[in-house]
Amino acid sequence: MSTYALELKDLRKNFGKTEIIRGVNLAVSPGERVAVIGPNGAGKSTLFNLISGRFGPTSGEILLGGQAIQHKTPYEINRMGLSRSFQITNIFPKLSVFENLRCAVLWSLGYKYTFFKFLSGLKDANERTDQLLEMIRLNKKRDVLAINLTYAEQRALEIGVTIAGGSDVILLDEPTAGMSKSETSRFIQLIKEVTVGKTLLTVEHDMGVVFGLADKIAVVVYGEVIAFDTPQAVRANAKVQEAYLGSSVADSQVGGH
Ligand SMILES: Nc1ncnc2c1ncn2[C@@H]1O[C@H](COP(=O)(O)OP(=O)(O)OP(=O)(O)O)[C@@H](O)[C@H]1O
Repeated sequence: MSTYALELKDLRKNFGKTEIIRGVNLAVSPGERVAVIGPNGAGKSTLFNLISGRFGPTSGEILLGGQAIQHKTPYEINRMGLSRSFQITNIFPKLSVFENLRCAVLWSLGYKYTFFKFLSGLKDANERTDQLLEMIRLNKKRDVLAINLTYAEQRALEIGVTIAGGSDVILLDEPTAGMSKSETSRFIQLIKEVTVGKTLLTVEHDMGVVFGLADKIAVVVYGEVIAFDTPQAVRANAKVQEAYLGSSVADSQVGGH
């Protein structure tokens, strides 16, 4: 049994004749928060699409808690304990905050198909939904339609929907994109709180978020992970400086949030 929450072994992905992911190896321990960074077009989203099962790899292995998932569907991978949120908000605009979360809870509890099971499980689901509302600090917006939330609140709801199923491994795609500076620092705190004990991977461009959130940084350049280390070590890594970070990291604050 692997000790890693998520492991990528010589992972490769071609689109046509072009190799986009070129032999990625990565081993993420349970409870680690990892920021995946790199220049535009480096392959970060493709990596997320491979891990979450949206694309199948050309070759290589992806292990979730030691189990191979590289040939599984996104649904199966989700059921095995990996949940992903997207850059594009995936909430139901015409449902209330509570209803959005409860849908996600019911789905995760498997009440999708049996009406009677559904009824008996509703009390549990309501309680779990109320806990989630508190966690994402939207309890005062319980009955507000999702469409009427602020942008930052919608992103918080999206995180709530992503963690509702109790997955151990959470993938977030640019969770603070489009937020103001103050919203961003509040949001980093929220992400930290709701992912305690979970393994988190996030694709991120904002270096403030990276250094505020990550235990480790994976630097992807041209389809390869050229460094996987603590923020301090990555910051000091000459290869990373040369290939990508340059002054953007020198200017950013370590643990600045
Ligand atoms: N479905 C696809 N078909 C063909 N090429 C693709 C596909 N998806 C991504 N690519 C190509 O793969 C490369 C990596 O793209 P990807 O979106 O993974 O990069 P990224 O690091 O996430 O970039 P960004 O930071 O700009 O979001 C790009 O050259 C892109 O054009």
